Amino acid sequence: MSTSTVSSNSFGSSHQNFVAHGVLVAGMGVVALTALVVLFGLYNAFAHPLRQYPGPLLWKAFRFPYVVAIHSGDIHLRLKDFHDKYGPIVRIAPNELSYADAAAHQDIYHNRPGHLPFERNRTWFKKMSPDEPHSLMGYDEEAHARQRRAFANSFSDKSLRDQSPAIESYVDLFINQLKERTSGRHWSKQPIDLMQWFVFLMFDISADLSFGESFGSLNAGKPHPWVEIAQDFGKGLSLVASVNLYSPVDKLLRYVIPKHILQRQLDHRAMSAAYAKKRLAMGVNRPDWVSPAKKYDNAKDALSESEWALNMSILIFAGAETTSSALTAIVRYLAQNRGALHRVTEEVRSTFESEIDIKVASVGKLPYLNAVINESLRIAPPAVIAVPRIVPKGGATVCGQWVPGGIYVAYNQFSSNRQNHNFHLPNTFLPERFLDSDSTDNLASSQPFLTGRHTCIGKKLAWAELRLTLARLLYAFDVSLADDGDRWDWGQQNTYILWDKRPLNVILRRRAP
Ligand code: HEM
Repeated sequence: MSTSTVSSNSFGSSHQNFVAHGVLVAGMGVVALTALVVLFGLYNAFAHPLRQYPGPLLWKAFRFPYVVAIHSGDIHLRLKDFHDKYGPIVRIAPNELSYADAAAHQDIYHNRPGHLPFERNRTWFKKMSPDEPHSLMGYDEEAHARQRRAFANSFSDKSLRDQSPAIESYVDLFINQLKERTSGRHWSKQPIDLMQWFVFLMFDISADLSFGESFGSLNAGKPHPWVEIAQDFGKGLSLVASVNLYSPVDKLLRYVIPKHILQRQLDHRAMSAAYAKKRLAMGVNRPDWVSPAKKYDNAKDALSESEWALNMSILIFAGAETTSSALTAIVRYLAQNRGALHRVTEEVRSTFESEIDIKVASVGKLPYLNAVINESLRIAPPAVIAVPRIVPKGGATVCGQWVPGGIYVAYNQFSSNRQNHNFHLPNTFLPERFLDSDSTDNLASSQPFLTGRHTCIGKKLAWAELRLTLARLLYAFDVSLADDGDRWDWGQQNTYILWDKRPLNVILRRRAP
């Protein structure tokens, strides 16, 4: 045997030993890691301070089932099923509780004397970079209070009255565009996707009131690029939020987010900043969301330039996404419930002598229309998944039970509104429940705009927009589904923080003169 054969054999066997040793070490590593993960899960499920709260075992043990459901788009259905099974309080992650009990509103979202506030959880609206300012939607309570004081001026009763002519002119354009598509030689019973048209309308109004100019989607009959990108916001937010849930690994996981998605967000910010700069440079006084807040800002030096830019975009998105979602749900439920559609149409047509009489100021007191809107906001709340809050240091009681500090808590509207303990026939569209003074339903549990410190700043405006748009639409057109079989529960859609809205294809017939 030559020396070289001996040495190559001995090298071969020492190499094999080395590899075997490596495999053994790696194997032991995997076993140790698995044991750690199992122990972590067992601790979470059976020894954690939240162990007495009911919930599905895997969700109590680990965060990943929640993240998977967020990405699958069915988190709202999972939470609803859990509340059906476990009751009004469910543990949906090692450190998170979901509530379907109206008492949670007061405990979580309101200022309670002698209690620290429950701040917004930082995973949802975390800053993209350290120099990014806080916003109206952010978690910083001091910045929020300062900015809210400024913008409250833009959403007062007086401001709404001043803004009404602009809102009415956009609704006019919306109706005229629909009329053009349903009359004369164009009329061919072509279905119209009202979901898209509601998006055009609401984003055009919001852009005007924020950036000082319409996006022009109603005129063009297609979404402006700002709107197109914004329609993916929900998915982007879910992605970023679920990455942020794994702090401090989030810093690495961020690299997993596809570059083109991040780039689209950056492009969108740049586009918004340019619009905002242009609006502020106008220096005009116009009835919108900027001038009244600017007056306050000038007196108190309340907002920086970057806070302005961020908040303008937030207002557009928060105002347009939610209202277009609500309008789509309302018309879908009406089209699927001919009795309710007939009753509300009659109410509108018998109240107004002509279309031009339908104004923000005149459309407020139609009882059945109001009940229809309330019921749609209950069965299809635009803010389907709540932004969780953090229990302050030292802990607090929520719905009569102790919750340690640092735990995430949220009142999840979709789940709560679909519970038998809050509403009879919870999955049925019944506007009458909001008119029945003897109703046994817990009507106050439906709070689509939330309550407390962060209650929706645009609630009155939203109601005005919904009433006006619906009244104008129902006055002018007979509405029916393009395909009578296209009937389903709103909850069947995916949700990525917000609803991933499906088309609403309808046939619009000009009402008989
Ligand atoms: C049907 C329509 C709407 C619904 C259902 C709705 C719902 C909500 C909800 C649930 C919140 C609380 C979010 C949270 O703190 O977790 C909220 C906050 C907010 N909404 Fe709305 N909203 C609607 C329309 C509007 C409109 C028209 C605007 C303004 C243009 C607007 C602007 C805002 C802003 C700025 C906040 C943050 C308020 C704060 O934290 O102080 N929303 N909205």
